[in-house]
Amino acid sequence: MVLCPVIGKLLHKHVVLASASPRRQEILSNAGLRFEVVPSRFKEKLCKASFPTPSAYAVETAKQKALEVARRMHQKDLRAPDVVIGADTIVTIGGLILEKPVDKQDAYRMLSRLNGKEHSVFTGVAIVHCSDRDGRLHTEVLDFYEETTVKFSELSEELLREYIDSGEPMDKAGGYGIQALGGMLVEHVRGDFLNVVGFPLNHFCKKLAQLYCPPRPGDVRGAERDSIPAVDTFEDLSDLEGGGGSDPAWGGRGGRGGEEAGGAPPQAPGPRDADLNGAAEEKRPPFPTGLLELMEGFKASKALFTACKLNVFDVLRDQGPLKAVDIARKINASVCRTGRLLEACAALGLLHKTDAGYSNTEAADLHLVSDSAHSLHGLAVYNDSHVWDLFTHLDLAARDGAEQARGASGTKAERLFQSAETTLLFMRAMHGLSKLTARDVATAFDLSRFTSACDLGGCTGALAHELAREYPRLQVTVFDLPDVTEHARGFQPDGQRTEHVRFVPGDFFTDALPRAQLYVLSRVLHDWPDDRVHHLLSRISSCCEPGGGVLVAEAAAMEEEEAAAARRRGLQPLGALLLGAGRPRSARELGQLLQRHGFRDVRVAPAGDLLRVVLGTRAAP
Ligand SMILES: Cc1cn([C@H]2C[C@H](O)[C@@H](COP(=O)(O)OP(=O)(O)OP(=O)(O)O)O2)c(=O)[nH]c1=O
Repeated sequence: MVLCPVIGKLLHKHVVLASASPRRQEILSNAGLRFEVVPSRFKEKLCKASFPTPSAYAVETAKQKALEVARRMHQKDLRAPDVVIGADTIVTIGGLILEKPVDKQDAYRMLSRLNGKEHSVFTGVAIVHCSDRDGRLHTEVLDFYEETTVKFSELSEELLREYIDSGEPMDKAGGYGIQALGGMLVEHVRGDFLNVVGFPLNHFCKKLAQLYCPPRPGDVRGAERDSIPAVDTFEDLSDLEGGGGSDPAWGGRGGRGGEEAGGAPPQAPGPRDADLNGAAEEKRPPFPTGLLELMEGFKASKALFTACKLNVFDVLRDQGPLKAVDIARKINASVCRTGRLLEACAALGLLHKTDAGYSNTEAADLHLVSDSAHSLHGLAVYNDSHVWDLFTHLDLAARDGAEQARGASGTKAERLFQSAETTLLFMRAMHGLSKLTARDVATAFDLSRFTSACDLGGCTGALAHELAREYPRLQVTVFDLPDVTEHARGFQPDGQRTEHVRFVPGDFFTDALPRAQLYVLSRVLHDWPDDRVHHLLSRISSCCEPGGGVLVAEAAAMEEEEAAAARRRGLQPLGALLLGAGRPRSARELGQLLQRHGFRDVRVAPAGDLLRVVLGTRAAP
């Protein structure tokens, strides 16, 4: 097939497209590629905030989609395909990532945001080469992304509503399809049109050319790494394994898009790039959107914290929608400043703004009001009043150590327990976080064989109550400092099973530990250095009867951790740097610690997005 020499290199391989998108299937089959379609089951729910750029998010999602299919196919038939292609398309505007709308209202919100403005469409692509090595799947990933800029006209509300009623937006990123009715919304496009539709064919072909047709030594075209080779570059188009090169040439830098971290190091760009027609154009570095977002990120956090502190979300939950002037009156603040804060919250996706005024988004109703079941309001207020202040001394901590950085404010315990008010602030923050993760921790393993448990450092008892709810035979003791247990009463849920949870004051480093079959350490160990952790585990080990257990929950990385989670956990050492004490540990390291202290049959399980749980059983001494 002369028209698609590069695509031809894949003709004799078993290629799988890990996508249900009819657009991607059409683009690739129109280009002459033969492939099997196996839609990925990877849930597109990576934490967006943990990526430095929107493109990094799209690339990681594409990679995870492809790897999920490769693993599933290998597991099923013990034979993976030769190549799996994954892709993910997102729309970004003002730092927000828009994916497929969940309902008509969501589509309306997205399209209103895009109305009259320019936005970017990123498609991340992963080309995964698979091979079988002694029954184990081996993968090599090449990934890249492409960015296209799209400008919407000024559109009337009526038109947007009519467009949404057509049903077209629902399965498309950003809520529109440029290739169909949505084309009428678009004033202009800069970049690859097919990239918007879901697959950057041109960039893909360039990557294939790098992989399968590396330039021969002395080839003058060698410098033109980014161009698709002209048809006559290939003498033998039926060459199955790639024109003369044995190994695929991983790496290389894309045109408007680029490589993501995790690929091979980029090759040094030539002084000029050549476009497909051979005309030279000035190479401009990609716009550093992600970096700029990081530079400004602290303002976004502060806006969220401040709105929480001023109870904006509480007021709007109870009385919204409200105009800025009314909100200002209710929170006792200046109208002009409140207006700006509300604008910022709307831009961050925390509030909706309509003609009727501001109202909470679903996430704000769920997590940012102060008294909801899943409230993180306490965490926001604690971060604002304690953690924010601590992080302003990060430079001092890096240079002179944690002591200097903490200065007069004292150790963590001294600061947290200096007054009932600060203790409660801390407890509210921990309560919100624990409630968010308690169910996942309680159910990561079947703990029904235990009838007594002791949650060491169990704070408000959020996890203890979840354990008692999940395992009706279980009696749970929460063991925490007297400053904490004294205030725990105010956090107890109404109703059932509270009689199965009791609070005992004490210090787990010095006081006798309550007897229990199962000891729980949830988000405790990362606060302590190795010597303290050993001391604590040896105390637990000597109290624990053979057959008893220890359950450790931490934001610990797994071995083959997806990059997103690894990045998210990558910020933890900063906290340790400032507090000068603990450190994050991997799941494997936690398992080894338990083994060292006499626990066997150590197993690890994920607990939701954030935590890993490690369970060990006390062996007979
Ligand atoms: C912006 C835009 C997106 N889209 C589509 C491309 C993608 O199919 C979709 C974005 O969602 P994706 O999550 O990238 O893909 P998908 O869910 O359709 O398929 P899969 O996850 O199985 O790979 O939006 C258009 O068709 N036209 C457009 O103008």
